[in-house]
Amino acid sequence: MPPAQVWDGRRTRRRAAGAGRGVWSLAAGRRDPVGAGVPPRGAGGGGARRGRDEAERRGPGGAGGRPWEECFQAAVQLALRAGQIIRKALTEEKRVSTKTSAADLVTETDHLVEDLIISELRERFPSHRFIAEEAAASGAKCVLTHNPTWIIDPIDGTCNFVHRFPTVAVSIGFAVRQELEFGVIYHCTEERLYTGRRGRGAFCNGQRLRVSGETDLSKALVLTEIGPKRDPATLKLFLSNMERLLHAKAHGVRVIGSSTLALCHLASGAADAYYQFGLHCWDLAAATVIIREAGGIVIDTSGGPLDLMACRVVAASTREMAMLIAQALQTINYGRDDEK
Ligand SMILES: O=P([O-])([O-])O[C@@H]1[C@H](O)[C@H](O)[C@@H](O)[C@H](O)[C@H]1O
Ligand SMILES: [Mg+2]
Ligand SMILES: [Mg+2]
Repeated sequence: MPPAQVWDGRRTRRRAAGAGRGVWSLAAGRRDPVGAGVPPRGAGGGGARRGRDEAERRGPGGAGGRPWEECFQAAVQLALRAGQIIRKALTEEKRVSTKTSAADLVTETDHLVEDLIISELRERFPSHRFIAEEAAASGAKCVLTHNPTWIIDPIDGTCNFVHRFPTVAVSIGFAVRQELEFGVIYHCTEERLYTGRRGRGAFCNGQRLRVSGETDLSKALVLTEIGPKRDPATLKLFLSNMERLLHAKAHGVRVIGSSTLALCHLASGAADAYYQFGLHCWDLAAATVIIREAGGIVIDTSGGPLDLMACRVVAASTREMAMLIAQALQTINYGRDDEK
């Protein structure tokens, strides 16, 4: 890995980034954003900690017999708190460093938010494990065991965040016995909270999500992301994959700069498919539950079952669409998260 360079980007642009324009109010005392009895913002600090040992004792049965209820509520609270920090920081100056490539960026806010989420969760659920983007970048191993494991992307869309492009999210997934239980993704500037719980549906700000159901690639809007590698061979494959889908007469191929939010668009029926090489388990974990609970399919680019650690995915509104896309793609090798 090249040494991290520091770009003390003193940006002069002062363009408003859309913060605060969402229809969803986060002011104190507002309605429950997921229709799941979420306490008001501010209750997640000391108040959240009160239940920590109790939650451990309750185990998977959770409050009211809902599996992992305490964990889900904690994830929602933390995503909202993190989103508020990110929304404020979006228009401020940032210290930007690079990671695996010149296009793979990280800021002090990525670290701040990741540390906040992990420290709160660790205090509340001391036996749980964590896989998180910036910890992995510092050398922590990404191993998914049978233990309850949180899979965290503190800012998804860091490149957007650096440029004040207002498409950024917090993503928190949770797996037990290597099975994804729930996912929480918060679109920080539009204040949209996406949630999915295994067997309990997927929602955005309390509205049920459903995929489009489209099966025909020639009627599809397809989303993808570029991934961090920019060497000529990788770029050639990336562009050639896009070309293949356009030759197959897809209506369009879009890149929005946040894999988690692109996957949420698929879950909400605003797009019909998504594929990518080079995304990570923290980009995919929460979104996978949301898409599956919205009726969609998430598989490996080979057409086989999803491998969360394989850094590649095809997701679609139907299996037919997923297979058509998988068959069209050439593989770009990014290695595995659990082998780095
Ligand atoms: O680094 P990050 O902004 O959290 O996540 C990245 C973004 O989702 C980007 O759009 C995608 O191309 C990368 O593959 C992701 O890793
Ligand atoms: Mg990130
Ligand atoms: Mg990400």
